[in-house]
Amino acid sequence: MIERRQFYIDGAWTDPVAGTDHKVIDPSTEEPFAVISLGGAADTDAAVAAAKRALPGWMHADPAERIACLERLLEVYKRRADDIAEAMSQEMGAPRDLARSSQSGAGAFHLQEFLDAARDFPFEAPLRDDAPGDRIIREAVGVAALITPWNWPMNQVTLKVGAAAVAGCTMILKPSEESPLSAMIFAECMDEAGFPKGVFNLVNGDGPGVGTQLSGHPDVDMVSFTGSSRAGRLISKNAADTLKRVHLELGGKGANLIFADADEKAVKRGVLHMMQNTGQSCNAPSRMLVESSVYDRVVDEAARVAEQVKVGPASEDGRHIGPLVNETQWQKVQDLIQKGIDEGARLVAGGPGRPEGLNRGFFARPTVFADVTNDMTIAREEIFGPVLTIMRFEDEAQAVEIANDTVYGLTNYVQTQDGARRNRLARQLRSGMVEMNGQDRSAGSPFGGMKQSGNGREGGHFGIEDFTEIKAVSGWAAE
Ligand SMILES: NC(=O)c1ccc[n+]([C@@H]2O[C@H](COP(=O)([O-])OP(=O)(O)OC[C@H]3O[C@@H](n4cnc5c(N)ncnc54)[C@H](O)[C@@H]3O)[C@@H](O)[C@H]2O)c1
Repeated sequence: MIERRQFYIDGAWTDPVAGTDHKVIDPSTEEPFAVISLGGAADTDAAVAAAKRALPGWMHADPAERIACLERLLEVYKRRADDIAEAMSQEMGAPRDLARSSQSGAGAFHLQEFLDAARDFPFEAPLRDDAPGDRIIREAVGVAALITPWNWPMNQVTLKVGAAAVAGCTMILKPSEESPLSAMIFAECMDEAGFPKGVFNLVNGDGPGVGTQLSGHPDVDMVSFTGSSRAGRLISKNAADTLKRVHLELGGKGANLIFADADEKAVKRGVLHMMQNTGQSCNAPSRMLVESSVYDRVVDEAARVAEQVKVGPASEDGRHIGPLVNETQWQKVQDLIQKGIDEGARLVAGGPGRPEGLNRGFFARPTVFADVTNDMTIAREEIFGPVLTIMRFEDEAQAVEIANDTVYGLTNYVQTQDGARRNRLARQLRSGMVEMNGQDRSAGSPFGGMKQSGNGREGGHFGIEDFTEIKAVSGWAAE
């Protein structure tokens, strides 16, 4: 059993003051494999106080100094990437290959993105060439609480820590209690990279404890949160008394519009994207909307592809999908699959229960429902499991109407060879991101949502900007 009860506060690993033990469970085996401590108010206060003390020095440091720390962090992170991948694989169930490639790779990718953006970030610039006395200063928001989920642990941690550090914020990271071990290795990387003490602090805890203490804390200037819309609402309410800035990255229910002229790989790509990370991605293309003339063919193909998706333990090499993160999530996915059946959707692949041969571990069957209508529960709720819903549309206008008829607005997807139609749809779909024909967004492209998917943007220049305040100055003297 791994024992890691300490927190990282003020540049040192520190025993909890008010901690309670929490077992971390391997979702592939259902066995506990580590014990951490969930902190209490005294631990939160100590971390916030350290961040507050470190703030003046860090926010007013030459940006080059902050960039140099981030460069060292990237070096150390790359060296420790395999340790981080192993930890993620065991704590949240990403199969080793996925953990080593996309999951831990995302961390290095984002840190590099911030380094690239930081080098020409306009920390100070004239308002206009003809107004040299007007200066715009982008300075750190202040002490930032960073609250992250378990589904892409390092992706989320680096998106927040990298941006906050470049902007000049000091911070308290509270990783998910489901995935604390990878975050603690990340804290070791921060330590080795030589950030000044107090700039980065880590306190483990749960939502009702450390999470709530941070969002209501008078000395925290900003909460940057990634997680469920449910917790996002609670955080916003709790933060209201201190009017701190609340930066939210929440859930999604992405539509993937498949037109009759979609490329031949579009359906397979859509199904596999949905199943990746066992469907536990906020930007999963979970509603496949299909043009009527190709509907039957697409349903057959989607079912065939889903049936070929292998499921197995995270500790095995290979391109299979792993378990769901925990029992609660497994039960929620089972309930929603049953609800899909009860509400009249047509099950064409998978279904309730565990895949054959896997009697232990939170494994679910890759599932596809056809003939779904947008009023069904499985079309409205974020399932966060390997469950694809397929719906039919008659024309472009109806496709847009169905896609936008959701409280979420994170990522939508479009598959068509018609460029003019793609551009029209990119304008009409109400989401923070629209990805078309399987083309990845490039480095530096902002990640974030609209509506109940949140209000923040992460990654590159836009991500740094979200951790800054804009200060307008007049009477600036020429230097
Ligand atoms: N938009 C994005 O960028 C993005 C990315 C990844 C995941 N997500 C979303 O995250 C969710 C899955 O993650 P999860 O189950 O860990 O979410 P969650 O909301 O249960 O927990 C996320 C984090 O918030 C903490 N938390 C929970 N309640 C809190 C409260 N009341 N106050 C303060 N902190 C609280 C948790 O301890 C954890 O650290 C999904 O809805 C998914 O769509 C969004």
